[in-house]
Amino acid sequence: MEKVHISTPSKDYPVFIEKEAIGQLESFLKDSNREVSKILIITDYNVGDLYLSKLENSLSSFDVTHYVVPNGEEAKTFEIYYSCLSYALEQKLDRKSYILALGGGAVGDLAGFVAATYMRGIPFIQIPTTILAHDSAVGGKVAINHPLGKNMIGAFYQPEAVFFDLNFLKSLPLVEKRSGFAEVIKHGLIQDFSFYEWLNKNITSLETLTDEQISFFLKTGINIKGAIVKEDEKENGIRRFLNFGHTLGHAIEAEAGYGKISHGEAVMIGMVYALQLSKAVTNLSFNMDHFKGWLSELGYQITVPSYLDPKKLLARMKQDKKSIKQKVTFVLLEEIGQPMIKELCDELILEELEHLYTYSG
Ligand SMILES: O=C(O)C(=O)C[C@@H](O)[C@H](O)[C@H](O)COP(=O)(O)O
Repeated sequence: MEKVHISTPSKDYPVFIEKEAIGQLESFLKDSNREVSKILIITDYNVGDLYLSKLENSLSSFDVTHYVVPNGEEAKTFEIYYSCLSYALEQKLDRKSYILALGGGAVGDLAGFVAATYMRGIPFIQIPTTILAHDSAVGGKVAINHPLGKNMIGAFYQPEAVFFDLNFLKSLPLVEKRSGFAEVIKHGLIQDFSFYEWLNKNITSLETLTDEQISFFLKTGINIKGAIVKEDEKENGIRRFLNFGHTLGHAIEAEAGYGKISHGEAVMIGMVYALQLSKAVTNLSFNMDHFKGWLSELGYQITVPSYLDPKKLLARMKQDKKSIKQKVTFVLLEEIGQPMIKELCDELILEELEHLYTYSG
């Protein structure tokens, strides 16, 4: 059983990464140090149809119930969050109950926030089913969306464990692979040039990923993220580096309408933009044409959709959680693997944004 140990100031926990990882869940919950009164599985329609009965059958010795929410970002609304809380109360979950988040990043964010706020916090376990969730399931960021911004209502709340069953990835549609792989590339760009070079050299299609490639880049990405979260759990410093590409990425998601453009594909556009800004501001030496050619080969859109107004995107970026007093702050790169934080003026932001609406590749 492959295991990554996550250590944070508020909690240490294991990340199990293996085929059939959920087969270990029952013994984990039966651990003598744990008392589990009831289990609530929160999942979405797509994942629930595929895996809910398998998970419930593996937990037959426990008192288990489930609650199914809409797919993707549609689940991250206050109404759905509140309905989860109401269901938990109706099912009489107590402080020894566990919430299991079975799904992608959106389910993990929602279920984690329900766990963080139900009775001021009950234990929860992440059971990610997407490549994207290798990032969102680790580190304790849980949240729901607000019409004025992504993840604007949330908490830092660490899980008891993460069970990443690689078999769940077999049913992953290409758009989800593309969304999740953007965060893998991010981990390489901000922290590990040799990892980025390995990705660039070995991953030329997201439709022919091998189990070995997936296992390697998930573990590497989780280790990169784990090292940052260990040092800066509440994002007072270096954890902001994990937001590379998200300043514009979240603005695109919110302005287009949550779920219209996948999180990872929006972040990928945001990373191209942040690399462009880095070359303008820090003299980053990086072959953008080669990078854009690789992204196009992988099927990424690398321009801002023409129907999105740059001034409205700027207004959204001013709302970003890293922005203070409406001044937009970006994660830029001085070199690949050497991130920095910089506040930029509106004029430069808009000037560089204009270049991102067309690509003559
Ligand atoms: O864990 C972090 O810190 C990150 O920034 C990881 C991001 O990839 C992730 O999408 C996160 O949910 C975005 O963070 P937010 O604080 O901008 O909501």
